[in-house]
Amino acid sequence: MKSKRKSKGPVTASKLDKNASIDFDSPALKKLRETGGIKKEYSRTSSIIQEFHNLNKRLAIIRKKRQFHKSSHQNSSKSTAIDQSVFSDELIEEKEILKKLELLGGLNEYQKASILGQSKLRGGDTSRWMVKVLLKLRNKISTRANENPGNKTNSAISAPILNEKLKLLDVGCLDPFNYKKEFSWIDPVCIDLNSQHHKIIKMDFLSVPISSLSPQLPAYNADNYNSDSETQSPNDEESCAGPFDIVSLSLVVNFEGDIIKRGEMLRHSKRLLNPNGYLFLVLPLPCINNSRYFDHSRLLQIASHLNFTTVEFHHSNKLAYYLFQLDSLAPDSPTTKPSSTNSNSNLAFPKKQLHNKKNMNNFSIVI
Ligand SMILES: C[S@@+](CC[C@H](N)C(=O)[O-])C[C@H]1O[C@@H](n2cnc3c(N)ncnc32)[C@H](O)[C@@H]1O
Repeated sequence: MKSKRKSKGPVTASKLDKNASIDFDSPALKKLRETGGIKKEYSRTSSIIQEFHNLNKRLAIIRKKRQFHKSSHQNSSKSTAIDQSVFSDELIEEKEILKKLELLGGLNEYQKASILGQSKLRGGDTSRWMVKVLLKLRNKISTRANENPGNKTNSAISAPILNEKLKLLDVGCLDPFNYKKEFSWIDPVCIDLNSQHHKIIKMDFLSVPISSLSPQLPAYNADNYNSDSETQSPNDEESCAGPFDIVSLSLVVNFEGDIIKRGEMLRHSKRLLNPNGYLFLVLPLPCINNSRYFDHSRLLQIASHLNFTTVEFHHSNKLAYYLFQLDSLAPDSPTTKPSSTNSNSNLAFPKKQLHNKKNMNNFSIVI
């Protein structure tokens, strides 16, 4: 008689323990990443991600409003009953959003959904596109350098790409082995607000110092609901300091709900890069092709304002990939200060309506 084996069922994100950190070597996760889970889980993971982004965005807006009201209240001598009720409404809304985020499983559950999103069936990990472009670039530049050995302009522009090892800052890293196949020529430093592996440093990108000698920089400190700087050791900070040859912001800028901080992320990438270094930026495609306030040319204008030129871009069905190179010889554009208020007036690229079609989203980056 045949023994009946109990089916273990498909491996899905819901079977992963909500609070446990991820074991990257586990057969379950391996299978999950190779197969992409089962179809019905697709809609579940994308709705977790979508809901998480919406709540995060709302949280950033409400916190900004509270900060604004707090500072204008401090500057005025009187506080009216209306002020008080606005304060308490905003406080209640902030608490409600935090509760909803908690019910959703917090950043941990979001990250697990994102790991599913990296699976091969769903287009794979975005680093593959960048590696392909870098290899192409390396070949092209080394051929050019061999043909014109005395050309100084060529060698200045190509400097980082011909380095034996490229130091890469992988921001929002969910898997420290993304570049495993390239470890001989890419040396990744991995960070995330919520580390899922001991090789990923728990750190806010905006706090990454320009060099190990620079004082703790940040123009902004993340006040994201789950940031917890107590678990960070000084060694972590030292190993995570600029300059870098590449900064990777793959699906990280859209995670940030505050449009000014999004711009600050691009500006901070520039500060952290070696001369002629690279910025790898990935955004969900709807940020580029379905937003009232943002599009491909706006992104290129912002990049150019920061002295980035476009090496290559690619729009897949779901994602928009960009590899920018810092033009270290270009004169700096007039700087604009990041504003802590909602004011658009001191920005070079403020929030401005560019398109107006039904069902568009409101994604934007301001600088
Ligand atoms: C959608 S996941 C992106 C994962 C991966 N980079 C990819 O391309 O699939 C976004 C990640 O960015 C992280 N993140 C967002 N803002 C960050 C910041 N300021 N500093 C460090 N990590 C950040 C989040 O914690 C989250 O794990």
